[in-house]
Amino acid sequence: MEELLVGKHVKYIITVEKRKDDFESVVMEHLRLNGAYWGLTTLDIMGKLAAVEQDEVISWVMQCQHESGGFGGNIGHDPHVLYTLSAIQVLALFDKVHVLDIDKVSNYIAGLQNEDGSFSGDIWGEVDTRFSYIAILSLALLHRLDKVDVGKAVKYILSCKNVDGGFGCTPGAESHAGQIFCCVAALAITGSLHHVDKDLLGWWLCERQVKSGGLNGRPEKLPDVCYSWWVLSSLIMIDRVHWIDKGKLVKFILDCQDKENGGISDRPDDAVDVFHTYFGVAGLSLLEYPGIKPIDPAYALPVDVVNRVMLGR
Ligand SMILES: COc1ccc(S(=O)(=O)N2Cc3cc(C#N)ccc3N(Cc3cncn3C)C[C@H]2Cc2ccccc2)cc1
Ligand SMILES: [Zn+2]
Repeated sequence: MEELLVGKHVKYIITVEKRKDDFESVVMEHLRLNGAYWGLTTLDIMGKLAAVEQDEVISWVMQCQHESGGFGGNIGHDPHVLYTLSAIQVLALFDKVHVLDIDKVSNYIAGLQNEDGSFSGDIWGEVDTRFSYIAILSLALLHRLDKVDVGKAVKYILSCKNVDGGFGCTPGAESHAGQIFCCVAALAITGSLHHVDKDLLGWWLCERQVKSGGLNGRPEKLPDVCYSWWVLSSLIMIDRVHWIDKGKLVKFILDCQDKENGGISDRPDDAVDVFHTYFGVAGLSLLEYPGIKPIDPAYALPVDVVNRVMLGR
């Protein structure tokens, strides 16, 4: 039986963080703050967050803040909710959310809500249910949900529900596992899951499991480790996770490890990256893999971090 090569993945993540000029680092340049969240959360649920110099990370994160209050993907980059959430999540991991000017950041995010309750990702106005989730999660972590119209935000998300029980990026758009996760998690955080048809959606989600045990994002697509998060966390939030074969999914994720250099790829024998390493280990956490700390399916942060930030424990 395969096992999770924790030591190899720690080394892989630390080297990715340090590397600057190779292909992956260049591709990742514009989303380095996302990469920090993916890498550091993976280390934390493997119990290895102490492996990084926290003050170095925090000062770099704060340098990514734009004068608008939002965060860019790297120093000097334009702000976007995608990176603003990652900044809040990284600070939460180190229990340093208080270094933020909470009202400045939350005003930036609240300013992106549109008349119809939807959210834009940045000042250029692109609307996507991903941004609804990111805005709601960010404001929940900052205890500033009162700065937006949650009722209208929920109403907009429900306007994106399809007849198959799934959700798309805008009203009428096709159901896709990534969007389903964002909508279900946003509804979970706002206590609105009663609007979801759990059997109909649960059926669409459990149909994502292919014979190799992996999960895909849409019918007829290839399985991909990152769907181990999008589909699995959605199934958990709607209490239908018993509708898939958890053992076969664990095996699929473990088969995607690079046993030599560490890291996890989207499917067996592909190139690894920090994105799929995070979603693979986070998926194993949702599958209660031994020795991995539990992660919250909606907040996408370790449960102990969510308890500390949300309940002040
Ligand atoms: C290597 O080519 C790419 C392609 C796209 C992107 S991206 O647009 O910035 N992005 C983040 C991402 C990061 C990495 C890593 N390291 C790798 C892939 C990947 N994808 C692409 C992907 C993953 N599974 C299948 N596909 C096709 C998702 C995408 C969208 C996304 C952004 C933030 C949060 C969730 C999802 C980056 C690299
Ligand atoms: Zn993927």
